[in-house]
Amino acid sequence: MVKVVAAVIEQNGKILICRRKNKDGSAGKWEFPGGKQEPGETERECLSRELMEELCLVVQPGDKIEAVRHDYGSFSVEVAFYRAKAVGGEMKLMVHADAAWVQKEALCGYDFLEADIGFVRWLAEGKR
Ligand SMILES: Nc1nc2c([nH]c(=O)n2[C@H]2C[C@H](O)[C@@H](COP(=O)(O)OP(=O)(O)OP(=O)(O)O)O2)c(=O)[nH]1
Ligand SMILES: [Mg+2]
Repeated sequence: MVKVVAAVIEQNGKILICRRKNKDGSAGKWEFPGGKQEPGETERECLSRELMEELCLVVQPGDKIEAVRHDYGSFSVEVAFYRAKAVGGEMKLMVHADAAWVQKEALCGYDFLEADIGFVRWLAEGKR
């Protein structure tokens, strides 16, 4: 089970999502920025490190919203979604093909990684 932490950053009613580069099985899919938890690291530490590495953003991790598990066949993941606040840095795409600030209701129009689909629907419905 690969443990992953991802950020839900909301600003002015919009949520930050990122599109993966065209490689491997997840080619071009949208996701929430974040990545794999390293040994000895808390989920929040992982979130802060990943957001700096991937987007050059300083974030303040907030509440854990939900953790979802998904089986991709050759591996399975547990993605922990955390609210986070961008408190510094200037966003720069270090690993993604694209990024977008999207209104909750419009999230479902983006092609997300499979593990995220249920969560995105939930967010879009404004239940959280
Ligand atoms: N970052 C992120 N990964 C997700 C999400 N949903 C989902 O299934 N994943 C999967 C895709 C990958 O198989 C795995 C972690 O992805 P990652 O590519 O971000 O990991 P990483 O940043 O540590 O990158 P790397 O060092 O492994 O290249 O979790 C999501 O919303 N955000
Ligand atoms: Mg990542």
